[in-house]
Amino acid sequence: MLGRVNHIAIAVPDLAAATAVYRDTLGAKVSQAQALPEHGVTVVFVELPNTKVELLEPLGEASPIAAFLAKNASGGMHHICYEVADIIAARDQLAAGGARVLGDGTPKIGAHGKPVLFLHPKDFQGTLVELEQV
Ligand SMILES: CC[C@H](C(=O)O)C(=O)SCCNC(=O)CCNC(=O)[C@H](O)C(C)(C)COP(=O)(O)OP(=O)(O)OC[C@H]1O[C@@H](n2cnc3c(N)ncnc32)[C@H](O)[C@@H]1OP(=O)(O)O
Ligand SMILES: [Co+2]
Repeated sequence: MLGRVNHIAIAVPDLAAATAVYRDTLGAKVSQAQALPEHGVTVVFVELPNTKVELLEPLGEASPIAAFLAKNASGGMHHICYEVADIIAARDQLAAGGARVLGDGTPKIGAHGKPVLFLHPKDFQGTLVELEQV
């Protein structure tokens, strides 16, 4: 089912500060900030040779990462995104096996313009899993 790791996401309280650390302290190539109001976040991608880091800042009152940052004021590892060839087949297989697919199970379009779904962290070793169809 799983392909490459598409990105590893870090939730941050201050996206500009986090971007500066990756760009200036770590010398990494960073993208422009991308507001994703439908996802309640603003993101910056850190481009790496073998994957990406997605820096996430809450956007709007109902951001799904607000509670996470309330518990982790400095920020922290938020989710890992795996690539899949067929997100509907993956969803149906996982749901049939008892895994909780978040939301109503309908894939949304993510930051890369591809369909994404999220799986409940409690079903995957305390780790929020995102699937992205590539
Ligand atoms: C798609 C655009 C972009 C992209 O890559 O293209 C993105 O990745 S956007 C990323 C932001 N969007 C999401 O994260 C959507 C999916 N997330 C959710 O629906 C929520 O964050 C959810 C349900 C995972 C957690 O929501 P919330 O924190 O409000 O609920 P609880 O406090 O009840 O948490 C339940 C339970 O899970 C633990 N938890 C929460 N978040 C995480 C996490 N990121 N990693 C691990 N565990 C997490 C939380 O501590 C609670 O555990 P408990 O032991 O019961 O306290
Ligand atoms: Co993501």
